[in-house]
Amino acid sequence: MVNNDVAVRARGLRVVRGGRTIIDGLDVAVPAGQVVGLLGPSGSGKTTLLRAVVGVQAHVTGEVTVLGEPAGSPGLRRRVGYVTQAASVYTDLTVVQNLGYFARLSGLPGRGADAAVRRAVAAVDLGGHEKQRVGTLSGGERSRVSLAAALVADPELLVLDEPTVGLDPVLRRDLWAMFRRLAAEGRTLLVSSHVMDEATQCDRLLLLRDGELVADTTPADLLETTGAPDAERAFLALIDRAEGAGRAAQGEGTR
Ligand SMILES: Nc1ncnc2c1ncn2[C@@H]1O[C@H](COP(=O)(O)OP(=O)(O)OP(=O)(O)O)[C@@H](O)[C@H]1O
Repeated sequence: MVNNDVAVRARGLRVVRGGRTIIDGLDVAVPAGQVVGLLGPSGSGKTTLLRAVVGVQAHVTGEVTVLGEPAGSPGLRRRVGYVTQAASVYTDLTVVQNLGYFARLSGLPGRGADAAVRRAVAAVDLGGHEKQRVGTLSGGERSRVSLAAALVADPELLVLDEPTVGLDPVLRRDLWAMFRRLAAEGRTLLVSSHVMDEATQCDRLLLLRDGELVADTTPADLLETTGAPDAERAFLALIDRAEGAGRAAQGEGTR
């Protein structure tokens, strides 16, 4: 049965990369129509989890259901947009050439593609740069072209891997405002970040550490349960707790 309230559900997810188990038996649900932050230190498995959700990760076992279908199903191609950490657009093409290419790749016909490109350009606020070659854009503008490329097919789920890295505070604020707008229109956004102050912009937070879910919470509950003054210190408090619990369990095991 499809649960319309859940955009992504993983059960018993296990991922092995380069012979190492990166995620070992993860259970998690991403509610639909919300901005869900996937937070965690570098190397905690955020990209690996996002890749499993999008269906591009090898050596995945367990169950990952996306919009009611198994992750990576051909039927999800247009319904899921994915923006990787590295800008994945063609530097020798202009903004509209790039977006037109991605629109047609997603199966949109000529006129529909043109309208989709115009909408995507407006959504990321790149009006005036339509005919500029992507190689000549600033870093922030280039990442917005990547985001627009994921938006042209008007996906229901957007999976964004650290979209604000390297952006100045004004651009970061504008991007988060855009994420909120996209969610208000009914889309689900799963956004990874290791900038903890961005946690406050999310409806829900998934905190990952060493491939394990340390917390599945809201920004308000995170602060309340930890008593910390901000998201960064709350996250550190949770990590300390998890490590303390891990050590206690190890101690019991060796006794
Ligand atoms: N091909 C691989 N072979 C071995 N280990 C890998 C491979 N790819 C990733 N890893 C390891 O998997 C772990 C999780 O990596 P992942 O990229 O998912 O983390 P992340 O939380 O997204 O990190 P960051 O915030 O730095 O991007 C890391 O320890 C990484 O070294």
